[in-house]
Amino acid sequence: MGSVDTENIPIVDFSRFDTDLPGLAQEIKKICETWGFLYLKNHGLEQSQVDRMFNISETFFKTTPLEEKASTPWNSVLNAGYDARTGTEKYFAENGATDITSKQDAKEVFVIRKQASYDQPMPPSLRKFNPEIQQFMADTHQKIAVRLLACLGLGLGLTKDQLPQMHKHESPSYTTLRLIYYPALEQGDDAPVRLGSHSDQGVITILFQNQIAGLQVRPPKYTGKIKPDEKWLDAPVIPGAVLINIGETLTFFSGGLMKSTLHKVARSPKPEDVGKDRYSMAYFCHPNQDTLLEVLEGIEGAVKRETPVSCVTGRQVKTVKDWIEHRHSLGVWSGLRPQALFHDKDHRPTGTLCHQLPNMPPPMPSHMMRMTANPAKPVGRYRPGKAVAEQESSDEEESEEEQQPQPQRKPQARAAPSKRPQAPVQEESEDDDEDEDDEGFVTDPEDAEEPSAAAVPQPARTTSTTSRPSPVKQDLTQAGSEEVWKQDESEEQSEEEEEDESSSEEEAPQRKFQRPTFIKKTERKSTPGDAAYQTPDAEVEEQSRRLAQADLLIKDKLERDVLARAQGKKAWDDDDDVLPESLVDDTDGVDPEAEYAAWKVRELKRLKRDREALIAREKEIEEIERRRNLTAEERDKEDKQYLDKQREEREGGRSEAQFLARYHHKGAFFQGDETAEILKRRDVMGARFEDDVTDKSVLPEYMRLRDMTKLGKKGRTRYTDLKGQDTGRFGEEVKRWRGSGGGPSGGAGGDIDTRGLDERFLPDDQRGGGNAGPTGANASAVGQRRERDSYRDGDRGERRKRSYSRSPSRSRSPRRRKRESDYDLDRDRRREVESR
Ligand SMILES: O=C(O)CCC(=O)C(=O)O
Ligand SMILES: [Fe+2]
Repeated sequence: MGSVDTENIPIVDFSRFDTDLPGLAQEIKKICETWGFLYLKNHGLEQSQVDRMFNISETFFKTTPLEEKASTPWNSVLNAGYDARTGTEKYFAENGATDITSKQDAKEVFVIRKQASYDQPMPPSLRKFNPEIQQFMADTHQKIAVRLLACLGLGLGLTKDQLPQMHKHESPSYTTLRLIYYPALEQGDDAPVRLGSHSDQGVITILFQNQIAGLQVRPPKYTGKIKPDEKWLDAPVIPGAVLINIGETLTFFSGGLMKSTLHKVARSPKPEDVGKDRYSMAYFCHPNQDTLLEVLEGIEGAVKRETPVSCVTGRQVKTVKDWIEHRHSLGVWSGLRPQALFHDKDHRPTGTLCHQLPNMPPPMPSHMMRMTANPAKPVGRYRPGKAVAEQESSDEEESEEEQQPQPQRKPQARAAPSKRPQAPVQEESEDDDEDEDDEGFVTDPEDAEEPSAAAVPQPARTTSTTSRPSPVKQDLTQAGSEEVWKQDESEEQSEEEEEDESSSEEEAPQRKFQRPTFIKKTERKSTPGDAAYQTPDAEVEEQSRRLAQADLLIKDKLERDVLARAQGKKAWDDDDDVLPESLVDDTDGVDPEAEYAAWKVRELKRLKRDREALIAREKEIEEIERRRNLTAEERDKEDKQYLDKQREEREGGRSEAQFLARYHHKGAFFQGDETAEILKRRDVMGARFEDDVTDKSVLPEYMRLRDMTKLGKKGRTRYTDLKGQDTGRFGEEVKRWRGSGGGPSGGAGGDIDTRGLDERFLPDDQRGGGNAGPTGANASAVGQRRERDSYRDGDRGERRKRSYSRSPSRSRSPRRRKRESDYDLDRDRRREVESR
């Protein structure tokens, strides 16, 4: 083929795949080196399939209530779900992007993972279409992506199968289909951009657009930082064709040969499109997620580079998964934007991620490390009138600023210098530039400019677009979470700085900031000038000392727990206030992987909470808005209905509550049905012998015991119960002892010989030899009370009368004397009985 048209995005006939594969592969390679964009016609996918997907997308976005859509919110880790995004201006700001998105910037997306990666939750209104969506993804993959990858591989000098093997549809990956909906702009919203300038992250993107255009692509003639006068190309919607673009991952794989080009979504240039909704679908094809991120062997002209350490995760970017994690980790407002992998003078990513410079400031506090593109702002961010960590601009930059005076800039009031002595970052940057030449690595010092761009006062227009403190607004700052991230800056940095036009939005001068970076604890170093500076040896020592200390603390805690247990204390409950402060968890850095994972989980939870709060707030605002739009009568009517409903519910609820309170009290011993059933079946007592004998009369009398445990025991009683005993007729038994009849009767019984028998053993009616009356201890009759002599109470000097039943002198009492003689009688009788 001849040279590539640099004025229009080339259109490639994909039907040549079967007839002229080598020629097709070469053509596509050249286009991707030049444009990074191309149209594919005759791609093999039925237009009806594409139309059907647009129908599904439209139905979903337009008919699903916001609440339902928001029930499965997008998150940066899973990269799946719904998001409503605004605020995409300033993506890639350090690349010169000054895009101002719409005031409302209403834009909704739903990101769908392929099922092999993640069977994601979906609102029911979309879930029902998921089989079709999955099928569409599979077809797009097989018919377009795989064949295109084969071409790209061949073009690069690889085998036909190499790239397809790295992108298997059945393997987990970050591949997604993103449904995008750009509602027609409201009247008066004349912002030109709907989605800010960016490059995509994956290997290839296959873009489907409905009839409404809007995509703009940066033509190949522009390189370096975006300049204000650049004219980007409107990418027309070509019926039956799909638009392909190269992502950053392929730029890296190809050693910088394949270009991931900046693009954005603006308003459609056609007047007839005004007031119309726009829909697009982007199929972002990523490699199998465990694929190593490295420049592929055998590509001629590729610049081989090592993958860098991510400033976000603190780990080397080894796999494509690490890469996407890095790209998804931080947000545009954090000042910690993840960097694209690789780019060169022509703005093709060729560099590294942000690096861990030995003189980096301490890592950001953990709350600054977000898994989302919606993080909090950095602590050290510039605020007008507040001191910030400042970095001097390079001479070069300053001179450039002089050359290009910025009319909107206010006279510069320097921020107070940071207390912390700044590492010579500028020198670093410059060094890095040099390094890059040598080693092919670049630093991205201009990155440090980014926070300042965000920090400077914004012109009125920008302020108006960002002033509404809408929760949606925050969400929308994440817009590029998957693909809408800025590219890395590289060696052309100084050149770009010279041409930096972003000042049009700035009222204060650019300030250089040192990029805060997350560095693993184990890898942290301080500057030599720092009091905390330690040599590597000292650091190792310190580390092992801390580990030993941690071990000691754990051991100590365990020992004390054991001791406490032994003493019956619940020290192991960890709520024991005896724990000394020394037991505070001091094991940071012992297992960075686990800490990172835990942080991720915490972060996800936080995000979920925030998201829910935002959604709730949104709903509230909507409701307020809705109510505001009602007429007074409508409002009254609605209020009345509401109150009636409330009253009804209250009354219904009360009677039910009363009923329950009265009849459904479970009681202290209540057992649920299940427990009761188990209890019923339980053999509580175990079978006993007598339980088996229903008729005790069949047993020998000896065994007719109530308590069988007493059987054969000394303590057994011969009484089974008192039923058979006449407890009221004591003495009857005596008949049996003495025999009946015969001998002279000694008492009224007549037929019983009671002679010489202790009176107590006689029947009640025969006691006392015919003198019925008390015997034994109660035998002494209570005598007549008599008046006792009064005596004088010496203390009180008054006489008191008392009556006594007994004589003051017991021994002289005639009664007593009588009882003594009774006792003697009894004793005599007893002797008599015993001697028999
Ligand atoms: O909506 C479009 O046409 C383009 C979307 C896009 O570039 C992206 O989502 O990365
Ligand atoms: Fe894109």
